[in-house]
Amino acid sequence: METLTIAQLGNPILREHASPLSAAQYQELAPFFTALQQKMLEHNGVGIAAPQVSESIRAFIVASCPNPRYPDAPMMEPTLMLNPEITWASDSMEKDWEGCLSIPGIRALVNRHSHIEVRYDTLEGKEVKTQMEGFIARIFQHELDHLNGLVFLDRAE
Ligand SMILES: O=C(CSC(=O)[C@H](Cc1ccccc1)CC(F)(F)F)c1ccccc1
Ligand SMILES: [Zn+2]
Repeated sequence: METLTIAQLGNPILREHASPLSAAQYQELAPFFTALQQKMLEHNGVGIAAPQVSESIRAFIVASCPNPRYPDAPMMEPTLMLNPEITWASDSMEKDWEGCLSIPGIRALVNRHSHIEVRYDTLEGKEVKTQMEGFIARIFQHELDHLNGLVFLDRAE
């Protein structure tokens, strides 16, 4: 596996609708997902989506952690989410600052649903259904946009 590079805004791969994964692919992609998480940690990201390293598949990692920009962000284990979906979203929205590893040096205020219910598969093929709110919900929505060819600037207020 050659080292992954992060696609920058302007790269057409960031504008593609990523393809769903078959459960048969989950285990064989394990080495790629390890490299994806490593790349995110290298760049101090709180999330990363496969299309950002030019793999147009429906997978991302959410890894909220307290950081200088979000000191009160919840601490969570980096979580790989396969074929993720939002199954319910609150009418209430919240605005907050976002950044993106594919758009370095730019921050923008983005409106996101305050609460969401989501489903995704784990690497072992187990389906997870859970609720998210606040910063974690924000990261999930930011990463899901990447799977649908959107970037946070498309939603900047
Ligand atoms: O600028 C960064 C890194 S950008 C980042 O982590 C993106 C995730 C993200 C940051 C802030 C809000 C929502 C999502 C990762 C991306 F681009 F791959 F999706 C940042 C880190 C912590 C909090 C806020 C910003
Ligand atoms: Zn991003």
